[in-house]
Amino acid sequence: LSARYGPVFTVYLGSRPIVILSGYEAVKEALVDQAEAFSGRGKVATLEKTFNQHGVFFANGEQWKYLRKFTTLSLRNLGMGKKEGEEQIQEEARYLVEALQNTQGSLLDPSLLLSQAVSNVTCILLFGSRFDYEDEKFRAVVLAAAGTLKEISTSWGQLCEMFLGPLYYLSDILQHLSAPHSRLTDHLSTLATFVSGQIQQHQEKLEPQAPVRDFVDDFLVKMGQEEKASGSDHTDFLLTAVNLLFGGTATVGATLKYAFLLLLKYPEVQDRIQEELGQELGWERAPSLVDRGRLPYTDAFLHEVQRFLALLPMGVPRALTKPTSFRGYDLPQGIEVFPLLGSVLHDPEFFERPEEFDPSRFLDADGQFKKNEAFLPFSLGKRICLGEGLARTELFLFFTTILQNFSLESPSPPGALSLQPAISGFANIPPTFQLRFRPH
Ligand code: HEM
Repeated sequence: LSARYGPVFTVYLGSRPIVILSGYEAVKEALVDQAEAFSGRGKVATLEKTFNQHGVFFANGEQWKYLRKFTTLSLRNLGMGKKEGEEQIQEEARYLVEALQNTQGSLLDPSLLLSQAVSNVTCILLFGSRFDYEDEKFRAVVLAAAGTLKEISTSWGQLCEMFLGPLYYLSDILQHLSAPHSRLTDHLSTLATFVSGQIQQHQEKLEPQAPVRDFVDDFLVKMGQEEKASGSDHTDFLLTAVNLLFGGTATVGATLKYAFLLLLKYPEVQDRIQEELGQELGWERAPSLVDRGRLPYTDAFLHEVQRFLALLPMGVPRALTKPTSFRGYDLPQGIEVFPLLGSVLHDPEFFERPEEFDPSRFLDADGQFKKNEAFLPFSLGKRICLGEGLARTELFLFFTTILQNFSLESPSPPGALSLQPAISGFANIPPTFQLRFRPH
């Protein structure tokens, strides 16, 4: 479409007019140069409609500003982006290694374990505790997060997004007949029930004078103090916590899984990463963030995984906060904007032969890591992913710790492995595959 209509064009998404931004230049110009105007959140209608009976799923305006500031500060105070946060991830990586050792080289689909490890990092921040991988309730929550991402990415989910109007509301009537709709409802209520339960348990044990242990404690204490001033209420916080749990589970889990698939597809890449890890770290000392600079190929590989996968190819929709003039268009307040992150991550002006998987595009002539400004899997501007730092730390530490402990083996030859997403819509969902984790 963008080849035909250029980097900015408007179309009807079912019944809604929307603006499409394609390629790095247009996305940057909107989200950075006109950051304030493009800082509203558009609808992820399937999520909103199914989950949130109270208002908006992602907040907007003053309410969003307050929640974003509160969340960022609270998570930072709890160790996100600091040494203690890093140590928590290292500890979780040890649990993951132990669980993989227990598989004794048998074939498995790694999706659940990887997402559980990633989710535990968020659970420690939100609820102050991790959960055992065997815990049935925790398994159900992690499967629900992955299931949500999957259901909103199916053709059915996309269709509902497009016809958020009469047709979509008709789905209320059809809901009992619609398996995908009830699956999505089930997943989201599993997430919300779990978070509500945690909030209730925290409420029962809350000691307002004691040091804050986690995000839920923090908001329960502040809620009493600031609720009236901010206009925020319990519902906002419930949604924020569910949002963080969902955002912090399915995304990093899917990216790690795809990284492993790429290693099976390209065994020579796995050899090179193992060699770099062996030389720079050895096999005993656990990796930490300061090692990233000494592991340029591994770093380049992880960037290329995120670029190649383009986990959220259409971005998460924005909405204009005021009437705006942009590249010759007079756009009304509230109109939705889709920054096509897939088109940025595959922009041929910034990535040569973008459809090829090639970690070396992130290396300079001396083999050192080379940045690329169009590497934007987390988007840009005021609404940039709140979990970017956490996600990148998790990807690096989980990935290197696993590779330090295991070689990955596929039961099928590399040629037989497909890299095509199983579902491609709101998210690119990696295909299912099996592998063995062989201890070194
Ligand atoms: C590979 C992992 C991840 C990717 C690719 C990703 C990507 C994104 C993208 C593209 C957005 C939309 C930004 C925009 O509107 O321009 C977003 C928003 C968001 N992400 Fe992430 N994300 C990841 C991991 C995480 C994690 C680990 C967390 C939290 C623990 C998180 C929390 C959020 C939140 C709260 C928002 C909404 C921000 C706002 O509206 O102010 N994400 N993410």
